[in-house]
Amino acid sequence: MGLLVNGKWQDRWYDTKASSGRFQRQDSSFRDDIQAHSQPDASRYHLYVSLACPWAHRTLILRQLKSLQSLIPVTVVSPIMLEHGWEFDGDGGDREPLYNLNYMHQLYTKAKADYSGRVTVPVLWDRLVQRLVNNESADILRIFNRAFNHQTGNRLDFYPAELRDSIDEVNAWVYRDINNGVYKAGFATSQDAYQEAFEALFKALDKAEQLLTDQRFLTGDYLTEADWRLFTTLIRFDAVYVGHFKCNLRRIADYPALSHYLRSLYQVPGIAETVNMDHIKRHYYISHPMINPTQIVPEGPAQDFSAPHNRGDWQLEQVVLKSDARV
Ligand SMILES: N[C@@H](CCC(=O)N[C@@H](CS)C(=O)NCC(=O)O)C(=O)O
Repeated sequence: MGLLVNGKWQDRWYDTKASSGRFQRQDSSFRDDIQAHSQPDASRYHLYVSLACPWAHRTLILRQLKSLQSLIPVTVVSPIMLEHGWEFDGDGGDREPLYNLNYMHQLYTKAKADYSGRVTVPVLWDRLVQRLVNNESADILRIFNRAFNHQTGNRLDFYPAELRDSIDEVNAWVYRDINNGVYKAGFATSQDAYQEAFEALFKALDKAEQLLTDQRFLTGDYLTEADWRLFTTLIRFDAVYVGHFKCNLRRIADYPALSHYLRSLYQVPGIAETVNMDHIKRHYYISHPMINPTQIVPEGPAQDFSAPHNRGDWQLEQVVLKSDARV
């Protein structure tokens, strides 16, 4: 684990000294947009992900649900991230196909030779002009949701205008207390910081449980990006966050609504292929020797996300709003 300083790689763990043991996530640095394209431009854009990473996972899900598989090729980094940061080719990761790179930090310095900051996934890359378009998953979701509709004909809208206020409202607390909350608990280096994150996390999970007891999706009757953003944390929770990040008040399996909801989303066609428990478990348990010095990967828990759920028998097209013809 490390970062780039003026374009030079340095192997360094997160510094929590200045924040009383609290993990503080850095803002993403590349935040460009892609304008709606009317001309087919197959494989101009390339997506780099880790199958272990919940933020990258969101973008893979939207790529799948927005029919972008052939338009936007994907490269998977190796699950194990140690002194060189994210690497290609090895331990189940792909070879880097565009420039034959060994490490993800080389792609960042290709984009900006004197880049300083963390080297994170996901990355959306423009191979035509060799530009790092965006490395913020929340933005990439919105780009995928909209920018290629003309080419794919897929008008499913996961951020529909009429639900934006409630999606934004849900995203704010789900991000703060759940998606990032598990990291704040897991990377805390003081008891107070851990406890603060732990309490907020389970309060937010209780809130999600209550909402999903009363309604099918987080914002009501329609499935939106808010649900997929929660999904990627829920699917990792019992296998990784309960043990490795000490988020152990309850498991998702102990929450009736959340666990059935999780299975209902997992069973949407195309989603199970985006979930790779082997990469997920090996990444967390091996890549953070400061938390798990033996790097032993636990065998359990036994989980079956394909088991029946009680959330109704719906098809994706029935529960996702469509954008209008103008895109
Ligand atoms: N805000 C970013 C966060 C991405 C992120 O932190 N990814 C993690 C993997 S789960 C990473 O690459 N970490 C490497 C590091 O922090 O050095 C997003 O949502 O895209």
